[in-house]
Amino acid sequence: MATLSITGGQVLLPDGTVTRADVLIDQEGGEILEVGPDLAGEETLDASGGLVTPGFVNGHSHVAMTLLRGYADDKPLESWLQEDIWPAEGELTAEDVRVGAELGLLEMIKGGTTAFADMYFEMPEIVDAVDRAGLRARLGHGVVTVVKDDAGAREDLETSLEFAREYDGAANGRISTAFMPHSLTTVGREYLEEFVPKAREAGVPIHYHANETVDEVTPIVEDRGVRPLAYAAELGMLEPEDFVAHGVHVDESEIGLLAEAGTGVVHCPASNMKLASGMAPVQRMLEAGVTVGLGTDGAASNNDLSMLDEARDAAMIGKLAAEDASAVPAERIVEMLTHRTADAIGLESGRLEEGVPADLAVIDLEEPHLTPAHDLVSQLAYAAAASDVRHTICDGQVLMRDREVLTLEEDAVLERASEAAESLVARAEE
Ligand SMILES: CSC[C@H]1O[C@@H](n2cnc3c(O)ncnc32)[C@H](O)[C@@H]1O
Ligand SMILES: [Zn+2]
Repeated sequence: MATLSITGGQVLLPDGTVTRADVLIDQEGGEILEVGPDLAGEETLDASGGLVTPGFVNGHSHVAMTLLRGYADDKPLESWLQEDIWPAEGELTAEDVRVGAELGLLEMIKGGTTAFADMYFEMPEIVDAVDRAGLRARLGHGVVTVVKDDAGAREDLETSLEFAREYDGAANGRISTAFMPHSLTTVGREYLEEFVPKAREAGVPIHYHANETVDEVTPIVEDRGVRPLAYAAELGMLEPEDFVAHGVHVDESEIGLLAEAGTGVVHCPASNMKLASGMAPVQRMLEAGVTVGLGTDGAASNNDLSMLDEARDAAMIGKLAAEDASAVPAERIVEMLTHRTADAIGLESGRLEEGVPADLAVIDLEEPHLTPAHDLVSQLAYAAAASDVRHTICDGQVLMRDREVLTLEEDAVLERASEAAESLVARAEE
């Protein structure tokens, strides 16, 4: 058995306490063997002066949208999508998606993210990139039917279902899948009625954008006579394995539905602020027992994929939304950064204990902005940055050692992405 020990650091345990310990990993099995004092593996990673945390989990992204980072800023969701993003995405090639995904994966690894959920197009390219980069992911092909004729809509839906069936368990089990209708307004009711049962038969979860803006909620209430998540429940899209992105404009009845169903909500504070979509009632959802995770959304509405930025944003806006400085405290944020999001998206990750997948990050603490070390949970929630990550490990494999990413060639990824982005934007603006 090949073993790896992470030594000399402080370790963040699942109950939120921090203790001085080493971590021993079975690299072939990809599991944590032990957390305790004086553990020696065949290979060693130095964590002295650092905090060993579970790898961060990004519960909602469109990883290849890195190519559109900074392309269309300062607009609200509807006009951003309709006037800029969808026309540009109409020009995307499979190669663009691969190159954009590689850039996003590189950024995630550098920021300590080891698992994520992603909805996009050309998903086999993303499978391949994830396989080689070494992360864990739940992936799905995003379906939009509103702009298509019946044949085009069905093809899109079949693609999503077929992708979910074919790739579940890929990359040695690191890839799971989901059926991913884009939202409750961009996929027609007749299609959801037909395909949701098919997703259930295939045994895959369902992931979609929900209650992101007022403009998305109003037509559902007007056309269907119920709130969006009641509509989702009618369609059978609110099951314990399902998860929705955003959940900004949810009322008390919908919070109750989410809590009762056990459906996860992935909160995307940076995207919600940038597009001025609104403030999600995170504290209310937590109090009601909803599984709330965290996600970046795509780099075109964020504009980065740093989960540590997301954590700080979630804490700040969570307090503002609740008008209560004690709301969404650091301990809850750190849970959301790690195992709560893993639970929301149905991946086994985000905990640092014996017998679980070895998905970890080591954060350098000896930095001015992380000194003094009164409370390391507070440092993680409010003060740490992606650039403080020293090592990243997923499934027992070292993806980044001493800030050098081992599974992707950083210079080449940056060069290919810059070229692809320039060409994409030129085509989109032709
Ligand atoms: C059909 S693949 C996914 C689709 O979603 C678009 N997208 C990116 N960010 C958001 C957001 O915040 N709300 C709704 N849709 C979003 C992305 O550009 C793709 O077209
Ligand atoms: Zn999204």
